[in-house]
Amino acid sequence: MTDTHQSSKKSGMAARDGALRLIHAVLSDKYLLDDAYRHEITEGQLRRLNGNDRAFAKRIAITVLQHLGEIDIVLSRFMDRGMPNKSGPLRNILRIGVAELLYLDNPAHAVVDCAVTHYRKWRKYAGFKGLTNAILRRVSKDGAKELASIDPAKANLPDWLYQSWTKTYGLAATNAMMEQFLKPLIPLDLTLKNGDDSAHWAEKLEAEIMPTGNLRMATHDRVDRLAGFDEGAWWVQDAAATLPVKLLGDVTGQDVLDLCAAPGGKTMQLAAKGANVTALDLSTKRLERVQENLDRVGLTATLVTGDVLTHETGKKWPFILLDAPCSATGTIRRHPELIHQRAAQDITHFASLQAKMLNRIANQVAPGGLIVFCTCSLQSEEGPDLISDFLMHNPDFGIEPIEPDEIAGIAPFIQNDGTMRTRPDQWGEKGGMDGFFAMRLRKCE
Ligand SMILES: C[S@@+](CC[C@H](N)C(=O)[O-])C[C@H]1O[C@@H](n2cnc3c(N)ncnc32)[C@H](O)[C@@H]1O
Repeated sequence: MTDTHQSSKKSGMAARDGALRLIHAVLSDKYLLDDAYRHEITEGQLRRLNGNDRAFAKRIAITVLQHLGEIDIVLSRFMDRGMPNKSGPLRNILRIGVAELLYLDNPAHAVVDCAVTHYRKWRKYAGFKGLTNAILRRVSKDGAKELASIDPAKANLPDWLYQSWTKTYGLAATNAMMEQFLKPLIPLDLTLKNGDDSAHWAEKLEAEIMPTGNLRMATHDRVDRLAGFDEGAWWVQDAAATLPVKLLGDVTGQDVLDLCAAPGGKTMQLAAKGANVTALDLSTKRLERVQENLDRVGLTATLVTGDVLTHETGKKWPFILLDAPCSATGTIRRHPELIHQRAAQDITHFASLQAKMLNRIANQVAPGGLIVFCTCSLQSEEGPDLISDFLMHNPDFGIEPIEPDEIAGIAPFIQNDGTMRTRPDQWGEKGGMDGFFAMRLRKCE
């Protein structure tokens, strides 16, 4: 064997080892994948690897998380006696093997070889080498046939989520959303600080100008290496996430209270429109991110650490934006781990918190003022289901319906009740978008 071959085998193994650690951190320790990855490249195994090998490790982890339900069904079909008890890393080693064989098309000999090599580190479980080898060889031979008989949406979603979405959006939309969740590449959306510059930056970044005015890059280099990053010409923000701020209308020179503001995407949008923004968040640490983001793009806002449920601002506001904490099921396309970390009870918890927040801020709005409420959730409990209760408790408010021609690109997302709903399968051929709910509530004069 040549030196190059040896070192590429070594780095391939280190990448797979990194993937194993990422998957464990997400599935067992409930870390977000991005946080686990950041930890791995600063302090963990991936620190010593080059960019390509790190990317390979992350790709394996993402593929396992996206296809976990399908992978586990395939494995169950080749493991007549099920997963052995007390088998340590076996399950995740096999999951990585199946992901590589069935979705990443990596050569079977390398996949099986690396899978059994894991046990050099996990000596206690070395007895599972033979089983690992046998199962993966069978998957490499017949796995694709098994996979063809599996319904991706049903397999990859927990039953409560599958039932919830098929009931709310129907079977076709649920399947179409899953199709987006399984895409290997997610486009990068950028919001320009100065919207008039879109043609210039679109050309420079080889990006597309979307109907909502933001830029979309189908593929991209590291974000901090892209043109315009250092000069603060734009920030990363999903196209759907840009719409709620626009619902406030013209806020130039107006006082806007931006609640639950970190990491600050919407704060930057408001400040760029010339509003006097007060941005409040529970987390001081997350507000530091808001400040860093504002500094980079050369914008300002007043930052306040506080709890929406108790904080007194001491004045009535003409404009309030509440981007409430939520289950974030609308962002699964970018965070596949959420499928495995969320439970039905979380929805009840977030919906009740959102209702409390909405009721609490109602008396902080000036007569004739506006609240825009939004969540990046696909669950109706965290969106339209909140309306009737709020209006019953706050009869001085009404929904101000969104009009199709008031904001570029918003027409397809307007619902019959005048609220906004985006879904991950919309703009599907261009890479989809986050699922967002937003509504505009006007207080009587
Ligand atoms: C969906 S994120 C907000 C995203 C942000 N608006 C943006 O556009 O970048 C939700 C935020 O709510 C904050 N949060 C959660 N509970 C809160 C509370 N009780 N009071 C204030 N902020 C809260 C979290 O710290 C988190 O930063």
